[in-house]
Amino acid sequence: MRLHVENLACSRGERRIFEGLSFALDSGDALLVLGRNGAGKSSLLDILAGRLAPAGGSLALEEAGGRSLSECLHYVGHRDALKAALTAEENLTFARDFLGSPALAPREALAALGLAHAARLPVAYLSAGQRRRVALARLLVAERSLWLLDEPTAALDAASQETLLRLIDEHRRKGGIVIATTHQPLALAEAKTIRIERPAPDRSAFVVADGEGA
Ligand SMILES: Nc1ncnc2c1ncn2[C@@H]1O[C@H](COP(=O)(O)OP(=O)(O)OP(=O)(O)O)[C@@H](O)[C@H]1O
Repeated sequence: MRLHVENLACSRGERRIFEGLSFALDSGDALLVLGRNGAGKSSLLDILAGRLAPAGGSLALEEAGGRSLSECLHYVGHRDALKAALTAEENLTFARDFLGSPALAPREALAALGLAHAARLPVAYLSAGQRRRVALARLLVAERSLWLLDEPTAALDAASQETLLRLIDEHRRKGGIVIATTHQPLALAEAKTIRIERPAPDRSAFVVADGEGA
């Protein structure tokens, strides 16, 4: 599988947020998207997830067995998008049924995130970090190759961050691709990085720098 992004541009309302953004990712790759508040990191994920139309450029998923980009991705936004009145397990059952391609059972996914004990609690009763872990457990209930993660470590304690890093490593080893926005250092092995930056006053173009490592 290969995700190819070419010369992508993003506008919000009348405002150009970024442009000229290009990268390519193959099976097993991870990309960290860096940039200050408001740079457009979440907007980039929104475009990749099909939630926002690009203002220019192209994105294509190749060698994906005929499946479209939207059929291949998991999106975990910085809002947890859980139903507060449902239990953790019910939220995951809903996600699995909605997404298709079932993988782990909801209880197994919760156990993988250290939340077996919370399966029958309404999500409204959970702490911020626990809700985050339920949202991340969605990654495990449906088999999807491209994980789009917006600030995935927000509200996670050190142990949960370790768990997430291990799950990401396992996903990549199986050929998955991960794109994560982050303000925190995220110790992903051999991750590529891009930084979305506003142009300096003496430059007319938006700058997108890329390189290796977090
Ligand atoms: N629905 C919207 N309508 C108009 N402008 C928006 C909308 N959503 C985001 N923006 C603007 O787009 C810009 C980029 O926002 P985005 O959320 O992508 O930034 P970010 O890099 O993810 O920021 P942060 O690090 O704070 O999460 C911001 O200036 C924001 O105000």
